[in-house]
Amino acid sequence: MRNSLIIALDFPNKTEVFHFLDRFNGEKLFVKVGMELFYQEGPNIVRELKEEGHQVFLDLKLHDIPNTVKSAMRNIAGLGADLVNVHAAGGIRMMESALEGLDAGTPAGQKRPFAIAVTQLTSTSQQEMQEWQQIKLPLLDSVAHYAAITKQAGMDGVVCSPLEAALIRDHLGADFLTVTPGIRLSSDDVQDQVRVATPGSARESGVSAIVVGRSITRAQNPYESYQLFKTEWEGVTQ
Ligand SMILES: O=c1ccn([C@@H]2O[C@H](COP(=O)(O)O)[C@@H](O)[C@H]2O)c(=O)[nH]1
Repeated sequence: MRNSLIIALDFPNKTEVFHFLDRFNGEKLFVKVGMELFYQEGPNIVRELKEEGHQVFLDLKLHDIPNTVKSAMRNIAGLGADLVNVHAAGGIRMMESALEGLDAGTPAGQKRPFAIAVTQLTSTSQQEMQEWQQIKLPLLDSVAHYAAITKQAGMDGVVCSPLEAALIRDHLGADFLTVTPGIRLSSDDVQDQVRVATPGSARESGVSAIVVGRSITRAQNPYESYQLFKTEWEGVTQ
């Protein structure tokens, strides 16, 4: 889990996913299944990726009443994902229920997936957060608040931007996971992301794992792009 580079498989269907993965010469990866792929292919896509030997982050960002999230997590736990998530904005009771569902649904002898919570989406700016969510705090304080309640609920860590990871580590400890999307090489287009950083800067901030999507999946040569990200993330000097 730690020091992982997670590739976001934001593709419309599994045909495109497996065509993409064919370029990786059989390398076992850490991949992310998000809403686009999951809503097309259903739970079997997680099982298939696991059967191929990949680690899977199932990024469904659950946010509902505690009982519904608990029941959903009970079902999710059986899929074999390594990492799952909810929105911290659902609150402490919802996150505690998510963990209860995961514990109840994890098959005997298996380890329950790591469970993390989204603080503020990396596509959100401070101005948008203040206007649209009516949160009058600085964005950093809002992220710190959501991270604190996530830890209080007993979860394993958060999704945040790399810009907030050092603060969270300082306040909540190095064992608390910081999984960070919003990762771009300095030459990349940021697209709809707002709070971004390079893989090297994420590493220096002590991030636990980075998530990279379009910069790899939409690259002319995805494997080459993956290697570029990996080299910078791992701090390998040429
Ligand atoms: O705050 C968040 C939470 C999740 N994501 C997801 O990560 C990837 C990022 O993809 P890029 O193409 O590298 O921007 C994507 O699947 C998002 O759904 C996020 O970006 N920010």
